[in-house]
Amino acid sequence: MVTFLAGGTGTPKLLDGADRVFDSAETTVVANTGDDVELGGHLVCPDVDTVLFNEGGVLDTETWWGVDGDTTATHEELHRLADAAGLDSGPRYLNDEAQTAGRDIARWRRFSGVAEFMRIGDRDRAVHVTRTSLLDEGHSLTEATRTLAAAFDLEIGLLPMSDDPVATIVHTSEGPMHFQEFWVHRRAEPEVLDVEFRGSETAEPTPAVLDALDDPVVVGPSNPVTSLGPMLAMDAFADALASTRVVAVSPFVEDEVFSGPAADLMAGVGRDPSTAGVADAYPFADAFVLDADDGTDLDRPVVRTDTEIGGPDDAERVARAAKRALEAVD
Ligand SMILES: C[C@H](OP(=O)(O)OP(=O)(O)OC[C@H]1O[C@@H](n2cnc3c(=O)[nH]c(N)nc32)[C@H](O)[C@@H]1O)C(=O)O
Ligand SMILES: O=c1nc2n(C[C@H](O)[C@H](O)[C@H](O)CO)c3cc(O)ccc3cc-2c(=O)[nH]1
Ligand SMILES: [Mg+2]
Repeated sequence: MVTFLAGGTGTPKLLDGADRVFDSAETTVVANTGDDVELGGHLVCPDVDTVLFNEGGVLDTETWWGVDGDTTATHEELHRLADAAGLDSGPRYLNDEAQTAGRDIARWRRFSGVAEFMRIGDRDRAVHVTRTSLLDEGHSLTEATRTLAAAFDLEIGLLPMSDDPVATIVHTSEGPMHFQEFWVHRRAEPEVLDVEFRGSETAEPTPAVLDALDDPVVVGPSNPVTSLGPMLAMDAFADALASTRVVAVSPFVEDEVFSGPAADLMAGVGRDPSTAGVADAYPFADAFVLDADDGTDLDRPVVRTDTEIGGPDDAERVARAAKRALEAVD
């Protein structure tokens, strides 16, 4: 049995070849939900869905989000209506207490669907409608995810990190904003001052997640701040990691990222934007997989390989390195 912790890019890439190394039926993936937003009344779970679509064989692997070849008729019509009506586009928060009555979805991640600021494909939207409807019917996010996983014929187990809402808020020189506003709408341009996981003080990992964390854990290459941060902000999650076998694959080669805003976010929370900073952020990790070109000296066992993942063969190589690292700390 093995458990992978996932954001929306690095671990899904690794999973592409991990099935050649670890039995899919014995693999669980715990996905971050700090990126989640409610958009036009529908709950969008980007990291859960990237794993869902990738494992279901429908992911757009150019972007690493959304369904390959999806149409965007509804999204375009939402923008046409907003333009025709002279309504402002861009993120429109629904964070007034009065607008949050009803479904228990936290108010700081609620956005209007007027001229929605994230491009939602039509097939992708069907997943959000199904998920939100199941929540409305009284099911938990874990149950809704299980139902969707069955619909996409997933062989692995897929779990959201929590059934409770946690919202990643980036505090910037231009004020606080939800991670999706920072990343999608502002293209990570505002200077990062701090990152907060709103709701994490009361959120709990689910029993299914805590069970999964009893097994050896692979932290795939992930953004330590915005993908692992929401998980680690839940005390019970961090405690569980501290008492299980954990191997982490660095998303850096020394101080270079492969993609995305991890370096700026690390610096913004006062961490070194490098593999050394990742190791400091992961005191629970028993061993690391680093790139062959990464000379960082760590105080824990290291397995080195080429960690660039461009397809299933690369993913298999990195997964084998993670397995070797797990065996080294057995
Ligand atoms: C915006 C994006 O969020 P998300 O997609 O959720 O990010 P992840 O938590 O998945 O982490 C991105 C992280 O992964 C690193 N990465 C990407 N490709 C590779 C690879 O082929 N090998 C490897 N070792 N790491 C990889 C990348 O450097 C990023 O830091 C986000 O935060 O980027
Ligand atoms: O850069 C973008 N990323 C989009 N993403 C990706 C997302 O913003 C982030 O990359 C993840 O949250 C990081 O894990 C989407 C993800 C979804 O699940 C659904 C819709 C979107 C839409 C966008 C988008 O319009 N632009
Ligand atoms: Mg993410």
